Amino acid sequence: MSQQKCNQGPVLRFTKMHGLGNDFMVVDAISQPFRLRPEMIRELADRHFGVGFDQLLVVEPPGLPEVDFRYRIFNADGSEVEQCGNGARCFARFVRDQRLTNKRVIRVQTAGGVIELKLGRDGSVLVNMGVPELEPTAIPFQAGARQTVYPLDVAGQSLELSAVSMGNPHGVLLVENVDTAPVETLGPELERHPAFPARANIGFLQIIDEGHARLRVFERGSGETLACGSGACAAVVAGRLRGRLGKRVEVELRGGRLVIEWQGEGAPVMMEGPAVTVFEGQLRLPGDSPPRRRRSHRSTRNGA
Ligand SMILES: N[C@H](CCC[C@H](N)C(=O)O)C(=O)O
Repeated sequence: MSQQKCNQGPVLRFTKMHGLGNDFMVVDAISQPFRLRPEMIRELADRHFGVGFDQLLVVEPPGLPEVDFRYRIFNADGSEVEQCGNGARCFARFVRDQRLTNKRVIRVQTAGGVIELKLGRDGSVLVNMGVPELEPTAIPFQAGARQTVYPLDVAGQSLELSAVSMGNPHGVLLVENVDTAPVETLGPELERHPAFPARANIGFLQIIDEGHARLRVFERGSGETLACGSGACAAVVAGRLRGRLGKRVEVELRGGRLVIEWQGEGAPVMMEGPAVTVFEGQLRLPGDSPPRRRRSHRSTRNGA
């Protein structure tokens, strides 16, 4: 019988959380040394041999003035990415519950820009996800000029795709019924399509009426998840630009409902939804895990 690898490295404290079933391992890298290589993240993401998560969220001290924290996001495949909407809500709940801040309005620096998180008294979190980016070069998406809908040939099919960045790249397809949409086949094809040089999250959007939609998302680096916050924002932007959705949309995902509001071009996308703590845990990392020097930080200005 093979001897299980007994890790002799440092103990790592973490919290398991989810936003509508999109689940996260959350690590406070302020109060404890933390650095993981991509292969370690992949191991920890495994739902049989590791903790199991869609994304790893890391809390770090801010790197910018007027910002409370830095928020790093890693997909299950170990890739570091620019944005995670469901994760942002869990981030806000986490830093409050861990007493890393006593503020109710928190400004957070991500690789995709600065976002603002507002904790509601009912347990919901309101996130200003920033202004969507629609220029192909900034998404990035390979196209000669910006269009509301791009024709794309994939697997012998001619599709009409919207392309939006919420800090991270999204492709959005309209479908008749999300329950029968080809998420498992078309999702991976489009995630890695050459038109998306940085890969992309692929949303399958079923419009019910101008205030209601259903959505499934095949996420870059994690596969289909039960919910995707930035994907819901990108889908509402795409649907609104196509003249099919209004300013306020209730988006039903497999894991539950998000409320997305967008006033139109140049305006930020607002997302509101839940953030749930499942359990707190600790694990011992392999002995060769590189420790980092300890840092202390607490954002203490009283917020609104
Ligand atoms: N897979 C995404 C990151 C997580 C986004 C999602 N979990 C959300 O709630 O926005 C990407 O590679 O851009």
